[in-house]
Amino acid sequence: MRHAYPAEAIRAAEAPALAAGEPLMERAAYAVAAAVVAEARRRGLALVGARALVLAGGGNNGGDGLFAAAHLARRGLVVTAALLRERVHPEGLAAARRAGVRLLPVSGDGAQGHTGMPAPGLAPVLAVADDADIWIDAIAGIGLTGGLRGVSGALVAALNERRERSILDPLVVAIDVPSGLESDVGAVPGEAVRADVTVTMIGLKPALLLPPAAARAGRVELVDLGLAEALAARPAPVRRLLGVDVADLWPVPGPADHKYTRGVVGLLAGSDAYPGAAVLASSGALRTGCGMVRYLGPEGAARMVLARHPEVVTAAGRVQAMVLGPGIAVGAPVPESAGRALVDSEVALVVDAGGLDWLPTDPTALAGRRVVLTPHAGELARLLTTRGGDPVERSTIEADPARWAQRATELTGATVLLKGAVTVVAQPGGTVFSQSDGTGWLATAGSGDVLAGILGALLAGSDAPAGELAAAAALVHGRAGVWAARNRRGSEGGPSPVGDPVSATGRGPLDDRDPGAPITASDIAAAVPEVVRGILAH
Ligand SMILES: NC(=O)C1=CN([C@@H]2O[C@H](COP(=O)(O)OP(=O)(O)OC[C@H]3O[C@@H](n4cnc5c(N)ncnc54)[C@H](O)[C@@H]3O)[C@@H](O)[C@H]2O)[C@@H](O)CC1
Ligand SMILES: [K+]
Repeated sequence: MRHAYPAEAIRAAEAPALAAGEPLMERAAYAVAAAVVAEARRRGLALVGARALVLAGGGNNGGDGLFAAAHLARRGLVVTAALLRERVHPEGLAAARRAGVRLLPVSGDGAQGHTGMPAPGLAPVLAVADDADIWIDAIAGIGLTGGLRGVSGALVAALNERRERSILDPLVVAIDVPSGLESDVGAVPGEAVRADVTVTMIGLKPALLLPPAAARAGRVELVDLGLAEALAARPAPVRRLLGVDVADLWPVPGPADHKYTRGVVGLLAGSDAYPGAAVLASSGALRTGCGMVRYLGPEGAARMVLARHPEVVTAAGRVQAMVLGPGIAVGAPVPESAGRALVDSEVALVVDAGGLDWLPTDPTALAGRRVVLTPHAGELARLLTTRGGDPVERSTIEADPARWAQRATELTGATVLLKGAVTVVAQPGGTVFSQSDGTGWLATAGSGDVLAGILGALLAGSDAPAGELAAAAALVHGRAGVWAARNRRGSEGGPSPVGDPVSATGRGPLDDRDPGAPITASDIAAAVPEVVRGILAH
């Protein structure tokens, strides 16, 4: 599991070490320099003579940058440090000076925030940036509050603009967090550095896991500075499950199990207008491995489900989990079986699409139950607007998904899995999970219906907390998409294994060399068993 800690916890963990005189900044700076060297080598950049620009702010983050500048200058790089404050870390500055780093004070003249035009005082530093192979961002770390102001904001805006126009392609390494992000949250308050690599100290920060901020960080390297134990004693409000965590909570059947102990999933999914959702949710649940799927929707859709999956049962009966709403239109009346499941505290629920309107208005009605809502941003906007009173736009949610998912848990009393390129799961009063396991190929009709089925099967088969199972479902769904996109070979028979052991586990992102192939929602469901095998075999 990855854990992310707020700035306050990081400061509390480092305080005793700093008081004891441990050289934390030296360790941090050494780790940054080592990461820069390693990444430069990976890119085939000759180190001696390579030009690096360090952007140094006035706090300790700037101190890390200046000490790192000194290390790199001693390794033969040509290093310039842009000093963005009149006063920067004094020892760091002295070390940089001793090592022959060129010091470039940056005037704040005319740089009052982002005006769309580089401020006049920025011309010298931009000229150095244009020539540099490497930019090291040490403007601010966990000390930043609000968007980047003044000369720093104007400089980052100008640098981003140059990169966007693709005139430049420097290696960008951020120290601790890309400057401009507030380390405790996923929202991006203004201009922020876009890093290729972020070297983060002591522990991960929420901004490095949460969308949209996390996309600015590139690859994240954690350097614990010897404080991992001190930090582990503190609560981590944002987490990410890894494959091993999913293996730990996966319901693997034992010799004493039978189909009822493995879990029965009821499906109220699909309608005459959207019958395919019934098939896809069934596929998701069956491929995840449950004891039985009971399909309880309309007859036409039931025939399609049976044609694809003869193992599905259409008779009513006991279920441990119920999936309500995929493929059901907004405003559809509450079917009787859904009404019963909504008041039966023994039944876990997955509530999606049209089913979201069936929830009780009193958030305490679901207290103590395992209930997961699975909206996308548009559905969440609608739910928040109807429940919360004030209109909430989809774009507002996309600017801070974790915050709005948490708001939805307060309004409904349920766990909320908000689907997106990064999926966030918020639980009433609890940890937020942020899962980034998928690929853009997953954004295809019916993909969410498969996810609802996967989650239904997990809730039926395991007693683990709903939030963890929701995060596990997102991980498996994401990896199944990756696996399918990687192994699709153009046959109509579904994904076929190609014997590559890494591919078979669905691990790792697709990349520029192998961006994968288009997939359908059926492909995602079909890939789930391979992904589960890969996860359990580790
Ligand atoms: N205390 C230590 O010895 C250690 C500190 N570390 C580093 O120190 C950082 C924390 O240091 P600080 O607490 O000094 O804070 P930071 O250096 O993160 O940020 C403070 C600086 O940012 C400026 N700033 C704040 N808000 C701003 C805004 N909205 N616009 C423009 N500038 C703004 C401040 O004026 C100040 O110069 C960590 O992120 C980490 O990089 C690590 O080296 C570990 C050891
Ligand atoms: K930084």
